[in-house]
Amino acid sequence: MTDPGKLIYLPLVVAAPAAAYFVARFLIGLVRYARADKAVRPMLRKAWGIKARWKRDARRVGLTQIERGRPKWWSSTPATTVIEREMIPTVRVTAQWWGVLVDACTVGRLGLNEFQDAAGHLADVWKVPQVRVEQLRPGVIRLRAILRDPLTESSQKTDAGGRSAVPATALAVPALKASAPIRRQPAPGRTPTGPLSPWQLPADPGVWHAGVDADGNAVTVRSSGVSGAVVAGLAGYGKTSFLNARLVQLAPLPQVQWVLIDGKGGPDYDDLFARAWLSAKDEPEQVRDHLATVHQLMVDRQHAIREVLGCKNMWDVGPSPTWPLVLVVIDEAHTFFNQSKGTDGPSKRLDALARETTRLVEELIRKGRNVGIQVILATQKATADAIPTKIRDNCQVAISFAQRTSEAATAILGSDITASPGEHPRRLTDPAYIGVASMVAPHRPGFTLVRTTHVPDDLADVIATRNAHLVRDPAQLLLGQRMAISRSHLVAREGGGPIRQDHPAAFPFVKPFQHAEEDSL
Ligand SMILES: Nc1ncnc2c1ncn2[C@@H]1O[C@H](COP(=O)(O)OP(=O)(O)OP(=O)(O)O)[C@@H](O)[C@H]1O
Repeated sequence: MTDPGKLIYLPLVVAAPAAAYFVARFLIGLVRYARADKAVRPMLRKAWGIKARWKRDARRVGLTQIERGRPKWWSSTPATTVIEREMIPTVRVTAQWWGVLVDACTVGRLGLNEFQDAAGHLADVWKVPQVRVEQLRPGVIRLRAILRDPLTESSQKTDAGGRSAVPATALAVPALKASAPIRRQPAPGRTPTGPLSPWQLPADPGVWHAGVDADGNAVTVRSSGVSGAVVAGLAGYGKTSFLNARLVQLAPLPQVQWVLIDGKGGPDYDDLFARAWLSAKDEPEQVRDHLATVHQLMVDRQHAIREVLGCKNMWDVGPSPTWPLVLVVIDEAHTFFNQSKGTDGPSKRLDALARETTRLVEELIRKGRNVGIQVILATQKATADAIPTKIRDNCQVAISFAQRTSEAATAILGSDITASPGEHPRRLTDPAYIGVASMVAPHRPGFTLVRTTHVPDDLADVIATRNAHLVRDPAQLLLGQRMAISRSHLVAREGGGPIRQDHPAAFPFVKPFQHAEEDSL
């Protein structure tokens, strides 16, 4: 028989492990706090406060749901009684160097929209400047109580003296793994120096390294199978730097050729032109001529693709030095689509050029995808008066830096952006957000804010100039390939090669180019 006197110790035996657990947690917390940097301690205190008061706060901002049901089978309440149960999303709270991360499980009808509606109230309750909400994955909503926005930390690559650092490896394609972590959270108290720069990432024409998100994770934009991209944003918010980052990454690749058109007409692109197959400033006639050349290349490639690549889509095999991706970048693109509708001679001539340019760009975007032609349009405003909708709406990729109006943001990102106030480009007008863009990124729900990498002009210029020897004329490359194929067919026929049938249908049909005919004469 158990000694009844010992039973009084039973609650103690049960409670002791629980008490030990809580004491251990408390002590671990204290040690963490003591060891944390001064700048991180307020975040830890804030995180503890949010965790401790979550249930009360959730009720106050309306993040609860009442469920009606029957009592549990062990309850003494009559089974016929309808009882109400309050459901509150469970949360996981962690302190970050920039604020507090709260991952909340969705409950019933409490999902992304309800958390977004409550974001302003939560910011007031938690006494933080901003609460950003996003859907992390189905069933989990991520809230960021931001005290110091990581997206406002500039990513400019500078040396200790503040000058832009051009590493010796700038011209090499480094052997970093695609999965290499980009910028993780910096050591507490240290200023983040930004993500890995474009020249430090594995270069791949099919992937566009855009920058890093608020957590420091790399964000990419689809480039494979894309024929059109629009980059819009107010003047001075980072469009050109963003394009520089892309060009810098592609410059050392012989499987990419550039066509650079600078509608600004200034010196911005002067040195980049060295690496370009075709280049032009704000001269409408020259721009039209270059686009006509690219258009002709597109038509020729359409005719030749099966014969040369053995497939209907270049992206199935990827770009190569002999069939390079032709990247057409048109900065300040609206310059070339604008029609004055004047009645005098010069205005009519310019309007005719604008119509022709519009038609060529529209066709390149609509038909250039499978033959490896990609057009990137940069513009301050992507509304229909600046970029014709038949061009803009056919672009598969849209990226927006700061915008002053909702109309401009909707024009570039579509009406869905109104449902994402946290990622709305109108929020990015603060100068701290220069270089931050809103975009739809692959495998991420909704819109993502990305701090793009700042590539100073001088760095882009150096890399472009040093890779100038890689410039080739894709039309000539195509011609060479077709002639080589024609020759091999001829040899096979005459020399009794693999094609030895008398019926003409047995020989593959090769439509000679104009130049090929001239050559053989
Ligand atoms: N990612 C970035 N991080 C920090 N600063 C940046 C970033 N991108 C650009 N900047 C700063 O913003 C300035 C303007 O950038 P940029 O010339 O790319 O703007 P833009 O949008 O192309 O302007 P415009 O339409 O007038 O050509 C740069 O000189 C640079 O100082």
